[in-house]
Amino acid sequence: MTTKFEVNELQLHYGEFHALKQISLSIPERSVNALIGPSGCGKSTFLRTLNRMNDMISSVRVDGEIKLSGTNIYDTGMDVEELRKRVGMVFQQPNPFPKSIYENVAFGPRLHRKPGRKELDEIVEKSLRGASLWDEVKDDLHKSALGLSGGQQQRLCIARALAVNPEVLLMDESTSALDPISTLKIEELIQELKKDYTIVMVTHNMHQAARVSDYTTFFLNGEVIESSPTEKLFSTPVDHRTEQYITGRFG
Ligand SMILES: Nc1ncnc2c1ncn2[C@@H]1O[C@H](COP(=O)(O)OP(=O)(O)OP(=O)(O)O)[C@@H](O)[C@H]1O
Repeated sequence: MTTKFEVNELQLHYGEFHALKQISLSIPERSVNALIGPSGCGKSTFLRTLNRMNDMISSVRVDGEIKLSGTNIYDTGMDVEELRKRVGMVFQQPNPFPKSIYENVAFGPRLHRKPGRKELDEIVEKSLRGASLWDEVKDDLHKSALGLSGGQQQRLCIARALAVNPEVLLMDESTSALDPISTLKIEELIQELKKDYTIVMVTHNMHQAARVSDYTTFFLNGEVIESSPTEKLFSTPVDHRTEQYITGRFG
């Protein structure tokens, strides 16, 4: 089993507020990793440290290290734009650009390496297929993305992330704004995607974590309380706080 991310003694402060405390965690390649815990415990903050999205917040200070395939992404020489290409992100609300379906997917590859038309067509098709959306939109590629349903828009956002050939996909409650059928489609898609990508997802839904993830990490007050194979964490948690949380006694 190859490690994708190795997190060592990570700390994050928002000004004086200590949001992540001494996080050490290993995330295996080509696996689905769920981050669970009550509201405000630091799940999204942690997720955003994995592609340095928190850099955009001026009060943030990060200490410790996060190695991506062996390289510390917080080293001063790190090319953050390249990092965000390798570690893509899908948000809670589908956020396609107000452009055509084709243009949404073509946007990243055009920005990064300006492929020719034929290659771009191939990238768009491959990415839409990768996001299980091709069959539904192949005849409407030049129609507005905003005409798609919420679930289709979210799969389009996944296709847009895949188009720049990432290694990791970060998903921040990416199904919480969707209906149950669209959610199920994305959960099935995640099972396909993990054959090629490492997935780290924040979810409020413990059933979803249990259904789709290989590993689950439980956060509480900015700390990792427990991180284990999902089946183990839900059947025989080691820490009593994990047990209390997964049995619904708080949060
Ligand atoms: N930009 C910010 N500036 C200051 N504090 C912040 C900022 N973003 C988050 N926080 C604080 O950091 C803590 C962790 O927030 P975070 O959003 O990571 O938690 P979460 O577990 O993802 O919560 P939720 O499940 O509600 O989304 C919270 O106390 C939050 O108020």
